Amino acid sequence: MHSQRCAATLCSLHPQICRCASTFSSPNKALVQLQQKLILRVCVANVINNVITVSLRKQLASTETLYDKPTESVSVKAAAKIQPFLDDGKGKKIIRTSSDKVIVEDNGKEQTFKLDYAFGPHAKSTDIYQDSCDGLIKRALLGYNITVLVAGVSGSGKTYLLSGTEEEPGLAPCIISGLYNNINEVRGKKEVFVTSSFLEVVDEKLTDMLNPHPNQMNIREHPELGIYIDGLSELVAYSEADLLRLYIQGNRARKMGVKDGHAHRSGSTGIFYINIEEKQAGSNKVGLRSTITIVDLAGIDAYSGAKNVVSIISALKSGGSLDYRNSKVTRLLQESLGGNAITLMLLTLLPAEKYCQESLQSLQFAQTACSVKNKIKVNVDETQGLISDLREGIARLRNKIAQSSESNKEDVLKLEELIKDLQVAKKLTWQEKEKMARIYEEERKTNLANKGILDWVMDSARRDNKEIHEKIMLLQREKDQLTQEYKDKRKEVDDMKEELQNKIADYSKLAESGKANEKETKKRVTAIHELKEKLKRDTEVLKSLKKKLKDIQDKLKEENDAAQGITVTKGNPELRYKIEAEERRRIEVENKTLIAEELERMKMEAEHQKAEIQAQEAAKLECDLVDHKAEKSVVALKIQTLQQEKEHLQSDLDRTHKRHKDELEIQQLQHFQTFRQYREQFEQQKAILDQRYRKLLEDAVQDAVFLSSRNNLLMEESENLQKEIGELKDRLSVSEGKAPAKAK
Ligand SMILES: Nc1ncnc2c1ncn2[C@@H]1O[C@H](COP(=O)(O)OP(=O)(O)OP(=O)(O)O)[C@@H](O)[C@H]1O
Repeated sequence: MHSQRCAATLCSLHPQICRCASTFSSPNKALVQLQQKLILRVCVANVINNVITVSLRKQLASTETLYDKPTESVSVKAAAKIQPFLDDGKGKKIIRTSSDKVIVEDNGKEQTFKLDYAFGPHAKSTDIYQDSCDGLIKRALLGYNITVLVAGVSGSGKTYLLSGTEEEPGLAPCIISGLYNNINEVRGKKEVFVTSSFLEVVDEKLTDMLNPHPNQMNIREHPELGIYIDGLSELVAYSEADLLRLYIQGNRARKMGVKDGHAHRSGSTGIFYINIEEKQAGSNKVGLRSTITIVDLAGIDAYSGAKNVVSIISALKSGGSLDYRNSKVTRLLQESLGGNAITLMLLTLLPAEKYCQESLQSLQFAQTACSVKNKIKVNVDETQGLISDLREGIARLRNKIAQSSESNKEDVLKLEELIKDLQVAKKLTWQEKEKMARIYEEERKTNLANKGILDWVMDSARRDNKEIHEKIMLLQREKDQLTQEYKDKRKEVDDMKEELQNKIADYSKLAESGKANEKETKKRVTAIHELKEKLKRDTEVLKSLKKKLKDIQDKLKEENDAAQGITVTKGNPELRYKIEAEERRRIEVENKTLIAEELERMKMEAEHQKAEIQAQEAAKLECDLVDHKAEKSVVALKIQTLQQEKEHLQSDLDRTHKRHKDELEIQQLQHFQTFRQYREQFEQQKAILDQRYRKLLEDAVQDAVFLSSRNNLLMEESENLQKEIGELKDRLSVSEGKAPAKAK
């Protein structure tokens, strides 16, 4: 049916071929084969090489009359992984799981979401893989496309869930390992060929994470093969270790932000493709092909592309209009959402209360996704069969031409076309893909080295100071980014200065010509002022960028010093010597680069400052001139008004001054009189007091004299009394019969 549809489409373009094909009355194998060849020829003749390859695959896949399996409708599966709760004291844990349910406690009310799987905070990647992915990976080897789409808000741990850590690898390494376990089971019976690509989408731009080339990549679509990316490198993985290495390296490149020097951001979607082709061992005919697509979706809160994914899912549920072309991400996920893929959506959830609303929205999104139906089918790969047919056809034609005595132009042309077809078809062979992959491998080294991240991505840098090395790389990226921003801004400022000078020069000319009217003058002066203000602001931005750049250079230097410190203290003497020598060489190269950079920077700085001074002086003078001319009349009028005001104020001031002076004199007179009165009163009081004092003194002297004589009298009296007491005691002793001497 597919082949008939394709043939019909092509017939409208190529009636000759159509006529030819229609001579066969019933669809038998011969017809199918002929149609294959005719269709292939049309493709080769009509589309550019790259597209031909894919178109050809489509045509090949479309001839499924003999091998086709019916399409099957399957629902998208949804799972949730609750992240570990980090108790920051700001809120409690509100999400828990119960078998395949996620329960959210929202303001004391519980809301339950039933999904296909629910994993708690302690679930290991291996368990998640076993429960939700292993079955899917098995089906990938049966020719079904599989998508594992990790979604959630920014920072909810999507990348962590997929990548994990060195000690505990994430879900993607588990998928890779699971895939190879399954491949190993069929080894001997089947031959399997695995290739891989890694794509990043940021701000609607695509970047090849395995081979960050600068060439444009385009998303294309074929009615049979679906969506493919023209220009994306496909590298061959010969083993589990190879595939894992490609995943890790792509992730490293993504972390480093190969696109534009920005380190990994929330708006980034990473897509890791694993393409599998397999055939019966020894068979050169039909095989199966499938793709496992692992998506680390941008935060569904942060990025319009991811928001568009939400809209597509809602539209798929409600039957609304589907516009996958709204964004690159939705376009790339077209097969996974509503197309030919078995899809598992894995939601990452932060269990803390503060993310309650985001969690509820994400869970509603996942439940909506569960109702999306995909139409899956076994994907057949017939490249080898077609190549044999083409070879047979070529051999037959060659024989015919060789045996024929006259030259048959038509046969020669046919032969040429078949040879071209064969060349195109061969590009789809494993050998040809391996050849291309070797070219990509070489290219990628150059491209990664050009980005300055070859050692880091390939992990060929020394491992002893890996952490510092990673920091240095990130700082270097940031520095490059800032340098670019600084250069761009400086160019903007320079252009602005030039524009300002031109504007001033134009205005001066106009003013000198005397043709400028008031309206025109005002308009131009306003424009000049606005530009001047903008220039001022941008110059400030430029300064702050310069400061940031300086800070980052300092940090970089610190980290470089730290890295050197670590290097020289570790290892045995011989190794240390080697490391030191290597380090010295590296430092020499770096120093050379630094000096060159610094020289260039200083040169640019000097030129910039020179231009700035010149521009400032010229601009200042000319602006002043414009200002003066434009404001002259206003200022003259203002001066006149001010003069009048000054005169009024002066006379007011004189009057006020005179009044104050008079008032002051009166007040002084009044104060003087008051003072005289006080003084007279004081004199009187003083005389009274003197008199009273003298009288008191006289009384005191008299009292003293009297008391003194009185004292003398009392003393005499006391002596007499003592004598009398003595005599009385003597007499008392005598009368008691005691000797007066004894009594004494
Ligand atoms: N289960 C976990 N255990 C420990 N740390 C984790 C876990 N999940 C995430 N993290 C850490 O949380 C941070 C954010 O994780 P990650 O970058 O994976 O989030 P993301 O959802 O991919 O973010 P973005 O939307 O910005 O890409 C990282 O520092 C990561 O190491």
